[in-house]
Amino acid sequence: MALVTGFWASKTLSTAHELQLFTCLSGTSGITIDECAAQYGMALRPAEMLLTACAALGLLERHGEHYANSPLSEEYLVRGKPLYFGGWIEMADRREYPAWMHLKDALRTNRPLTWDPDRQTSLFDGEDPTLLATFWEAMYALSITTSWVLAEAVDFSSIKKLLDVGGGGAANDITLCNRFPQLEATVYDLDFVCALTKKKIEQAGLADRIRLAEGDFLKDAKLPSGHDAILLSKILLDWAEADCMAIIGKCYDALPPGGRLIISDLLVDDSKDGPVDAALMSLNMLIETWGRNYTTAEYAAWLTSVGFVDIEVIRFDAPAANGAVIGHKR
Ligand SMILES: C[S@@+](CC[C@H](N)C(=O)[O-])C[C@H]1O[C@@H](n2cnc3c(N)ncnc32)[C@H](O)[C@@H]1O
Repeated sequence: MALVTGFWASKTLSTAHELQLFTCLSGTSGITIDECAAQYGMALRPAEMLLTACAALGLLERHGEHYANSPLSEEYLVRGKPLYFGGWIEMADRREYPAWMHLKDALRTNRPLTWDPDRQTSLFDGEDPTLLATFWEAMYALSITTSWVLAEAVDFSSIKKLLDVGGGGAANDITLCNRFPQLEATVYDLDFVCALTKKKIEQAGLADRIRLAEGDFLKDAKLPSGHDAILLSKILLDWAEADCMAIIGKCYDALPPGGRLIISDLLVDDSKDGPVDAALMSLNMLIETWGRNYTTAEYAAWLTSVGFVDIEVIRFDAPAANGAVIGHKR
């Protein structure tokens, strides 16, 4: 039943989020069914059903006649809070959900559904600005929680200069620089992404330690040099194998001897029968990209083929990554 009707829960969450229910309830003692109906212009029947469903899902808690935010909602679903997850909820609901209605087409055509490969070079090419902002917010939301886990699991204490290739909203860099005082980072991303990210870095008060480098890792012959480690967080799943190999090769060339490449992603098991989050993200990559979620064995083979040695695999558990594959340059 949960497999068949999973969308009931996800649509309840995304609709309550779209109504800004959790942001409105933040810091209050809650809302009654009558107040909810009045606030959103609903009849009492749907107001009661919505609040009941949110409470059943652990998104609200009932205290007497009032429904208040649960600790989960208060932490992740209130706009403006540090771990706000709403960007990903919006993207999953507005962009992924409609496309998944046509999953069968993607399976048959082996082509992305959310953009037009005949007109665009990738999902990052020529998107409308609203969708781009949604995508960027979604990546930040997914990565800010994941970055805390990454910072615990992987030892960044000896790294002085990190190049974050496709660094997006700089979520990883903000967390890592806050955690490791010796660290400076460069976010390398497309020009219009860097423009959005500049504000995030300034808001975090880290403009003196996180710089931006505009570039295109497919078109640029070289990546910026002068860094002792490179991070590829949620990057390679977007690309087909030949592009992944080219990106990994450019990372190798940009690193000095002793440098490290850290690939952080939702890794598929080498046995290719799980885990569920990586396997389903991989299908999401079918509708969004030419990529897929790769296995540790695939990454290890690609890293070795360009010259990396002493390949390490570190496992962890986070929304956007379940492990890191690390290669060392001799
Ligand atoms: C899935 S997001 C991951 C963002 C970030 N690394 C993180 O973990 O949150 C992929 C990122 O790759 C960037 N990107 C896509 N194509 C690129 C290209 N050709 N050159 C540089 N960056 C690119 C996107 O703009 C986006 O920020």
